[in-house]
Amino acid sequence: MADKDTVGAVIVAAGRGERAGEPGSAPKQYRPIGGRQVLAWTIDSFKNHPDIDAIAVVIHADDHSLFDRALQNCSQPAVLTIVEGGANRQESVLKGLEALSDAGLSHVLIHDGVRPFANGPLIDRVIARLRNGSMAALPAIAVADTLKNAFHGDRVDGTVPRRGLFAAQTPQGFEFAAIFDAHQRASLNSDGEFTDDCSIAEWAKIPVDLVGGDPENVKLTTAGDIALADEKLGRKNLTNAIPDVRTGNGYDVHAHIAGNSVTLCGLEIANDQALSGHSDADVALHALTDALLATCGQGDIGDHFPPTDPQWEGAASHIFLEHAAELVRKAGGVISNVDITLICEAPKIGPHKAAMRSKLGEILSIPVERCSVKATTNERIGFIGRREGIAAIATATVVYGYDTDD
Ligand SMILES: Nc1ccn([C@@H]2O[C@H](COP(=O)(O)OP(=O)(O)OP(=O)(O)O)[C@@H](O)[C@H]2O)c(=O)n1
Ligand SMILES: C[C@](O)(CO)[C@H](O)COP(=O)(O)O
Repeated sequence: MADKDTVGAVIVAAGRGERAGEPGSAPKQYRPIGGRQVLAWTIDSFKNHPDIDAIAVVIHADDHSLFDRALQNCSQPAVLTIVEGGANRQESVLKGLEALSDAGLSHVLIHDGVRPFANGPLIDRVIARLRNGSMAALPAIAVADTLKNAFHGDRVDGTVPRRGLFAAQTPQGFEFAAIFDAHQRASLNSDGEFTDDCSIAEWAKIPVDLVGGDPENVKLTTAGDIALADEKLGRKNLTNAIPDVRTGNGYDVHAHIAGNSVTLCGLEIANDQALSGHSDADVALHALTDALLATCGQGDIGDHFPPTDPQWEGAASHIFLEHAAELVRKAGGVISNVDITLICEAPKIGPHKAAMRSKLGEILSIPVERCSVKATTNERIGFIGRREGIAAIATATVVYGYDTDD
């Protein structure tokens, strides 16, 4: 039995983002905008809303570690139900509704994980409409452009009268029992896929009422949309008139020992020697962790993860870098770029540079073009030249003065 007036949310984020696809990049809901993943912004909009009692996030089976990382960038811990999605949006929504079906909800909002700008007033309008008796509430914007048909390449076939046309947004709000039943029945109906939940409501003869959408509440569909969103968040959150740009540097060195691989920039690389030292001895990530900590006066890696503490023995060094990035974010910083120089006679770094840059982007949640990895030998001079160890120098530039939710 549904409790009177309890509202849940289903956030669907199980798509592959093919239209935004860039080689080697994460699906669009995990790409960084304004210093954290698209999905972290979206989840926060609902998590921070006082009227939302339960949230199910629908993710792709391959995305658990990307999701866990996005969750670390949400402003507060929250109880979320996580469920794996289906082959299309409609199937993913049904899985989200199933996951909330025992939560005793009277209403549910269904939202795209790739609409990170759904703000409190928009969510309020949808909930208010439901509380006023609507079975389904659709935020939408009247179409402003003149619309054309072109069914055969670039030749225009005609003009579509735009009177009465609206562009549908999410979150779309529903009586829980009504939309759950409609979705279950629609999943058995083989007449093609519905691209939004109000279409399913219409199909099930549930009356749908319009509420005002928000022009800012765009769906991120292409790589260009993601770049614009990143720029917009950057501008909006910068509170200081004079940019507070800080640079930090870091240096680390580890000695060689017998072995057959080294870990550098988070990648295990075959080599005729291994490295000894703190954690997995990833000199590159250690130097970069120090560089980031330096930008917010947070000491160095040893202050946060003492080498004497046995729990860090053999640990993967991305943990340290993620922690430093989180401290930067909490201090109101947005990482502008990072740069690492590896100094070693072997292994050859060139073939691994692209993968190393991608790995840094993934760990720090910043675009790959803001991550640089270079390498040099030591011309066979000194301890590095004699292949007694590998060193790394890192620089990080961070812009401070951004709003922080923490
Ligand atoms: N099988 C799917 C497909 C889509 N979605 C979600 O539905 C929302 C809107 O879909 P869309 O923008 O079309 O996302 P993608 O399907 O990822 O994009 P594309 O069609 O370009 O692959 C997104 O938050 C997406 O993650 C989902 O949960 N499960
Ligand atoms: C649900 C939706 O966001 C409403 O505008 C939209 O229909 C989903 O977009 P898709 O690209 O067709 O999946």
